[in-house]
Amino acid sequence: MGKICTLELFTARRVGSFAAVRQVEMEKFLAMLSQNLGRTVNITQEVTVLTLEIMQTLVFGTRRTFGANDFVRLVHQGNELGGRLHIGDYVPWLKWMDLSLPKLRTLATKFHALLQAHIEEHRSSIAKQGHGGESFLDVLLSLDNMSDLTIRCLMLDAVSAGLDTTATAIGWALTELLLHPQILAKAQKELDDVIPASSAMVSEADIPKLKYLGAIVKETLRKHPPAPLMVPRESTAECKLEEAGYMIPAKTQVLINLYAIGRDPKIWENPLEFIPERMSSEFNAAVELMTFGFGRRSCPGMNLGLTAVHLVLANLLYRFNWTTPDGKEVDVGEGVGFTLMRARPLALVPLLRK
Ligand code: HEM
Repeated sequence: MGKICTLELFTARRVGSFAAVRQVEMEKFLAMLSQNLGRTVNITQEVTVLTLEIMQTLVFGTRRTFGANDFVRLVHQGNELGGRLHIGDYVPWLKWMDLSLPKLRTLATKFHALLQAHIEEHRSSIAKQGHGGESFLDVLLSLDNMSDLTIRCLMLDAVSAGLDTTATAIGWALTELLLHPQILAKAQKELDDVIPASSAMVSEADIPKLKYLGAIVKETLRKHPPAPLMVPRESTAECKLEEAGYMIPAKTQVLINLYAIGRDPKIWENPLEFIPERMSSEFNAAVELMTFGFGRRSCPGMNLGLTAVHLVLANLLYRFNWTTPDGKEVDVGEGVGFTLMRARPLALVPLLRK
């Protein structure tokens, strides 16, 4: 079974069985916000930590495998280094000049050491208990012919690829909603209509009923694709793009610019505007979710990522109203990185709604 295929099957089949874990993490997160009503909260940091808690339980089977801050810091560093201009990508023989590569290698060594320690701890706990659990690591350890290196790479892929992408999407959605109060009001009205008044929070079972929220998520992913250049690919054979007038030779590194596609006026009317209504038509279904890539190497965490984005966003809007500190304009600066991070963390103030 292919490595990535293993993760895809895992997240597709098990995403539901971890719903209870996400619910518990959500409850804790909402309680933390309730204690901070009227105060400035670093939403970028808090949502990233929440996403990490959700990912860790699914991947490693335990909530606090790594200190959230250590791991988040390492993932951010990797994202930032990975997103820099790499001279070797453009002039391969000048790769030796790329100063980020040794730093990326050092970072990878740190990650692998952390993960190997955890694999060994998990193995001895399985040996003691006589059985494993339900996590991704448990599944990997139960498969034949999986080297520790492959297991480490898969776990690293799963947590690091899922962490900043999911948290970034939630941050940009909130930003757009604060910039568009009428869209925010419509989303909150939908929540009030769909969620029973007795419910303290939105559950995963409610998500399919929240059509307008779904359109907001898709529109956010179009305008702010969390992985703007996807993952680099290499052409296996010569390929002609007749209409565009390109010929791509075999063995060429190809970067697909989702950011440019999402803002192309030939595809989208008024692409810089945020209009969730444009996402309602069935006709657009394939284009709307291009943010997760295409084909065999498309994102295996799509199910989990979408579930987490919808769940967190729905609860943030259902339980709270939001404002910026001192009523300043919401910051829309974009940073540099493998994911479309913000230039500065998103700082917002929660106000009681429910
Ligand atoms: C909103 C959330 C997310 C977005 C927008 C996103 C987007 C993407 C994109 C565009 C790619 C490249 C696909 C391609 O080249 O065709 C990718 C790859 C990948 N994603 Fe995600 N992702 C998200 C969440 C997740 C989550 C939660 C996980 C893990 C549980 C994950 C794991 C991966 C992995 C392992 C790859 C590499 C796949 C490969 O190389 O074959 N992603 N993602």
